[in-house]
Amino acid sequence: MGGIITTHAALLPVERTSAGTGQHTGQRTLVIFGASGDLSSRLLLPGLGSLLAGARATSVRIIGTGRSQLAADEWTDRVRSAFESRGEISSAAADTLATTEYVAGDPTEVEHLRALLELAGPAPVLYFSLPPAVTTAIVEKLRGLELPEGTELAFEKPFGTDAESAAELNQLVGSLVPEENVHRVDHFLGRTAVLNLIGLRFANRLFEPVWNAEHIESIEIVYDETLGLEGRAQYYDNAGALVDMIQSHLLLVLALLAMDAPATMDAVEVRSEMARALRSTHLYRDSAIEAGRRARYAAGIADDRVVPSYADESGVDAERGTETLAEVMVEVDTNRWAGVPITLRSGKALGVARKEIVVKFKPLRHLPSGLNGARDGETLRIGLNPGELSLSVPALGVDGPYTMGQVFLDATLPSSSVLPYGEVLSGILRGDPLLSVRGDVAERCWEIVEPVLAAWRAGEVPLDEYDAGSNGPATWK
Ligand SMILES: O=C1O[C@H](COP(=O)(O)O)[C@@H](O)[C@H](O)[C@H]1O
Repeated sequence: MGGIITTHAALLPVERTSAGTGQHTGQRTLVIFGASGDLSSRLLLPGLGSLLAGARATSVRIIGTGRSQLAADEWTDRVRSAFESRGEISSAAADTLATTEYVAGDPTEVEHLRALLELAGPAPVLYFSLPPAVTTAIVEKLRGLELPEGTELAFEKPFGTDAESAAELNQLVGSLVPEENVHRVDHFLGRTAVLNLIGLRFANRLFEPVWNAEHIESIEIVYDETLGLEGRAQYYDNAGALVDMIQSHLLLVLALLAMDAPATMDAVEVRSEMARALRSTHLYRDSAIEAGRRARYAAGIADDRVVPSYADESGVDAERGTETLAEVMVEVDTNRWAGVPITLRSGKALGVARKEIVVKFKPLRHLPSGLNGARDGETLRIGLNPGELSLSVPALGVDGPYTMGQVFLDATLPSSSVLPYGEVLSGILRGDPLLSVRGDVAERCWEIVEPVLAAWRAGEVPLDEYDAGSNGPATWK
């Protein structure tokens, strides 16, 4: 039954024809702060490599900067191997490699920043691949300098460490460049499956009319990983699953799922609708204690790997009580959604990599009597990675001519050779903020989860335990 639900790649922002599809077409200089860090080599540079390898390649010059002393060829080798992880080096990638340079220095020193800006030339993109405190310190220093016209600022998550610090950083950043030149990066917005929510919902006769509380019983947005800590204790032990995944990525997925139709695909319109949906989002029954639960993995085997208990992972402060699995239930208090429980869940070292949105439709009010068998109702599963759709619908004849059962209508979403980071970078380099998180949204995402964080920090919700490789605590249903 594959192919019954048709989706198409024309939703990717580059295909948009409306206003706002990017002002910059010439070469751009990307200055990466924190260039020698793990994030840059693991995600940012491979993402850029995937962009440069494809039909939408643009001309990019990269200047890496950081405190580490890297020799020029050491840096170029790093960039090359990140690009090579995407296959052969394309001619656009080769051009980038030929011009890339690395400038070691203290990014909080004004003189270093001045030299970088001079080297970068007109309309640079300054990309902060650094923890929030260092980013803030650099941005403060940038205030003392004149930024070239058209400077774009890009920030890795987390943007701030709570709503207050995010608001302060927003103010600071707003004193440097206009909001449309600010890119708060969230690579989930660059996922084909996430972008395609717009197509699935608003360009689809089957789903558009039923996408509301009248027809939908519940929604789950799940991103369960089999991966454990992966040596990221320094960051993760401070963040935990709630901040790492729900506060940022999953709330943005929710925004696209719950928003009303934007008038156009212009960044202003799409981001306003996302913001409106999140402004109406709050914890289910407004109870921080009831709306969330948390757990931490104990030793086990996940994905055929022996995983030590989280508390024993190197770099972890066991006393801190960081959760590695978080679940939060919210409600979007609008005419469209009021009363529908929406569960956001993500965790590490789980038995199954379950990465999907599950939309459960309400049963019909009436069925002809005489129809036998189980009737589970319709459930739509939207895979986030890989992008697969499955609609389970009741059908007759499963166990006899008048007996009901479930059949599945399956489809595979188009996939893009451009990695999610590459997709987001593509927008940043073009100067299109469509896939960037707007300032008020970054603050709002913190506001939504903060009561839960506070309740957890105060020990008002138990920290449950699950074996690595299981599907979560045995007591969780
Ligand atoms: O930002 C993050 O995302 C990844 C999950 O995204 P993926 O694209 O790598 O699957 C998550 O593992 C990581 O902890 C988080 O910081």
